[in-house]
Amino acid sequence: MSQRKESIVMLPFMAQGHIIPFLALALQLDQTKKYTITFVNTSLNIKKLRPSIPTNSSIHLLEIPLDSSVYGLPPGTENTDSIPYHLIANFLEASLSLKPAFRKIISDHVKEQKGHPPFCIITDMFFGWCAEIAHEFGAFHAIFSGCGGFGFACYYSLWLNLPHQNNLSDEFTLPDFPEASTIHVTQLAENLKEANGRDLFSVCLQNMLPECTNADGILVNTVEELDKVGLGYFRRKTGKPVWPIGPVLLSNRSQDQAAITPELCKHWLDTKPAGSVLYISFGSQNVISASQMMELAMALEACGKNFIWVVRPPIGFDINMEFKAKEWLPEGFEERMEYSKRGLLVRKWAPQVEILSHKSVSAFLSHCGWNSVLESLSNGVPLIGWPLAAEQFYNVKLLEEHIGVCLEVARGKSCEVRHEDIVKKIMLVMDETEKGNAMRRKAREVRDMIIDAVQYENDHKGSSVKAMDEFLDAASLMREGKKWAADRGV
Ligand SMILES: O=c1ccn([C@@H]2O[C@H](COP(=O)(O)OP(=O)(O)O[C@H]3O[C@H](CO)[C@@H](O)[C@H](O)[C@H]3O)[C@@H](O)[C@H]2O)c(=O)[nH]1
Repeated sequence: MSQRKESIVMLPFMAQGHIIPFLALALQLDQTKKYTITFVNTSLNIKKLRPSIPTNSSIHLLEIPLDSSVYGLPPGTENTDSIPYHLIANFLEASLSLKPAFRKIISDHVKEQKGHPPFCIITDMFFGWCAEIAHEFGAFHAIFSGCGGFGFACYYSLWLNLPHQNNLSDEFTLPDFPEASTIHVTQLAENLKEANGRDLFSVCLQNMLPECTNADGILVNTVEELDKVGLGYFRRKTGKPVWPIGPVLLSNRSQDQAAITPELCKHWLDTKPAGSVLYISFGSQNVISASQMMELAMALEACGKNFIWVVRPPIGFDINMEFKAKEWLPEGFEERMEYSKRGLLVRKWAPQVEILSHKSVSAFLSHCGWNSVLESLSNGVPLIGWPLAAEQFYNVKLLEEHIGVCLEVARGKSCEVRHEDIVKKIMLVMDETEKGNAMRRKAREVRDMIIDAVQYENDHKGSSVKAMDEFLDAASLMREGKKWAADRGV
């Protein structure tokens, strides 16, 4: 008789940058064939996710109701990708209202399973409140951070301590994370710069983030060897096991959003020499200002490099509206790039993973959202960093100061950029300069490190494979009423 499969319930925050790594983790766990997975989210997100679920998988998509209109959000807001940045705090607040519905989902699940709690409940770092529900029903609860350890540690510490508040200088250190060294005020996202502890962002995050410590453990989408300092912060801070299981990436993604097929992109890239193309994208929800966009376009034209650029309307316009190249780019830019076959403008969404894995790509100008960073480094592609929000500034700090695979080109959504400076940095990274060569070498080393971390061959288990085993062991032990004891100084 076949054994009953254990069940895992997952709940990511409603943002592409969070849903994507959760889905990747769900698919990875599903491959083991040991679990049935219930992936919970709001109706529109579930609808978008459906095509990404293989027909033979055990992943079950389950809707959770959310009425965001009572939180000052446009009706039907279910993902950060459809709202302007200043409304994200309202959306965070709205997400707290998921609590009773999530409790009911777990309660129904336990009833359906004849009293058996889920083997594990994995929720977002913004949903630490789920620990209470998990424990009420006797389930193991883990947080899964789609951010890297270092970036998340800086973000966590900054929001909890607001150290820039009482600091007259433009530079400061983090009281509980001195290893991060100096942070400059320009490395604060707009909402953090303005935070005073009473604004909605501070209130939500100061309430939500510390609840991560109630979880039984934290899974981080990173690699131990790459991110020891940040992981160390959470080990010290929470006293809980912290498991770096990354990179957890989606290799094949539904293309419903893409304006161009992977085949067409590949075909375009095939016509370019190896290591000659710059890929430019600012992730799923961030955009730059109109003047920054104009300077970037001028730089791309002036530097003479091949490029693929994912374009979206600049700040102040609806992110989902049509892209008006004639208004937002230099006159005739798109036509010239098309005619010379030098640049490909992709509207809204490109098949990023496929692009980054192509041998023609030499560098990635990115906002350095953590998924983009992992996707780039998994392919040995160095980065040109332009952090825009959240923990992206500290991802760049880690990549540039600690690892040596990134060069920062600009900082934030309102900084003044000059196309001449952008050109210089693009050339420095893409040309055969000492800096460029060193960055490429380092990026290849990191790629090998990542390959090793996820390797399971003969007697060798990479660090991420071991961390995943330890996490699943910890959940099993809780099932048996025992506690997992870390043997590596957690
Ligand atoms: O045209 C595009 C644009 C994006 N992507 C994918 O979308 C994801 C974007 O993720 P990420 O690079 O992490 O950027 P954000 O969407 O901005 O991510 C949010 O979530 C991340 C992980 O928590 C954080 O690091 C970021 O700061 C936060 O903005 C990646 O998998 C990309 O491959 C595409 O496939 N095509």
